Amino acid sequence: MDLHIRQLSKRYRDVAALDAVDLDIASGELVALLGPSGSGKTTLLRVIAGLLHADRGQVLFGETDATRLSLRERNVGFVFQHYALFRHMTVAENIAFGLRSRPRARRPDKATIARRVEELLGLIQLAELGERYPDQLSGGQRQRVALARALAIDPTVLLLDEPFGALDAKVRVDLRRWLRRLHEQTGQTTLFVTHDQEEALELADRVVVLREGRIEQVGTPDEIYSAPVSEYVFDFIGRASTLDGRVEQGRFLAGDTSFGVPVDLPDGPARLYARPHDLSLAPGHDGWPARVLAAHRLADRITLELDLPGQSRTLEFDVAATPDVETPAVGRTIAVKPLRYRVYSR
Ligand SMILES: Nc1ncnc2c1ncn2[C@@H]1O[C@H](COP(=O)(O)OP(=O)(O)OP(=O)(O)O)[C@@H](O)[C@H]1O
Repeated sequence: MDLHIRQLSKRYRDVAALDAVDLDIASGELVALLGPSGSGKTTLLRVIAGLLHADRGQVLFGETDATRLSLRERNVGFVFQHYALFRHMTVAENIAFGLRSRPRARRPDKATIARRVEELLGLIQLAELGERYPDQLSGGQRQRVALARALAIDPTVLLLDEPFGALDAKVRVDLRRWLRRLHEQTGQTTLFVTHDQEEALELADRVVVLREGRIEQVGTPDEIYSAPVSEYVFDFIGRASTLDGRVEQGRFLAGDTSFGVPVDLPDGPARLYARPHDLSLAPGHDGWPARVLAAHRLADRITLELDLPGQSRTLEFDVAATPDVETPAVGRTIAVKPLRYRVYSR
């Protein structure tokens, strides 16, 4: 089902947890809500679920205004970070719970419920474990059961609040790939809260970047990564090397070097942003002179810390650590230039 959020606002005393948020989610989309702690992700999810009332605005499920629908009528699937499965129920009973507790008129018969549970156990690749109890499962398996339980009721939307947040890094990566495949199979409209940009970029069809209760940018992972609309998004999405300078007549100037500015920026103070791996050595005179302060090796790359005249911050420059690359020695002066970059007015 498609989902529409219109001018949603929610205040807690002097904090605007949500500030006039508008968002349209197409049926079958997997959308990540991304932002630092306190940016409003959980508040937005809880308002959609009906667990929390907004001060203003609307949530529409398709054409239906959900604002006046009860929790049960919304029929959303919800998975939390610490989702407590019922400990005294088996995995199969946990998955069946939402269907078994429906009012008699809407409750499927026993055989139908059993078939649905079998089907979901297969989908979460735990077909053999239906008779186990939650404390006989790993953390990752438990979250898969929580997902099956949320899916059992054929929810209008699936809302996931940092579902893998409590798991270790390796399991998280496996589970998010698994969730992506699961989503391709079910086509279930899904909203996924995370503060992990890698998780959002790898998993989602579209990413919504939140900042203090407002949407800063909405786009595909590619758009968010390659064309961040602001310094905030650039910084949040990955590592950033920055240079202070000025824009003058379509060029960014810093020291004796200048670069073309791709968009029509007004003249004035500005900051150039580049990913450390988007810098390169610049033979000749078309780069910035930079002194190597330190070199750190990490797996397949070497990160150089560079000092540039007139800049208050050091610049990080990633060099691929291949056998033919000669690492510039600490203390040497090299010339660097950005291959890809964004410039923001200040
Ligand atoms: N019950 C509450 N009472 C007062 N303030 C609250 C309450 N719930 C949330 N807030 C405030 O609203 C803002 C948004 O909180 P929210 O939990 O939605 O952020 P979040 O992006 O989900 O953060 P996190 O990643 O830490 O969960 C924060 O400033 C938070 O302190």
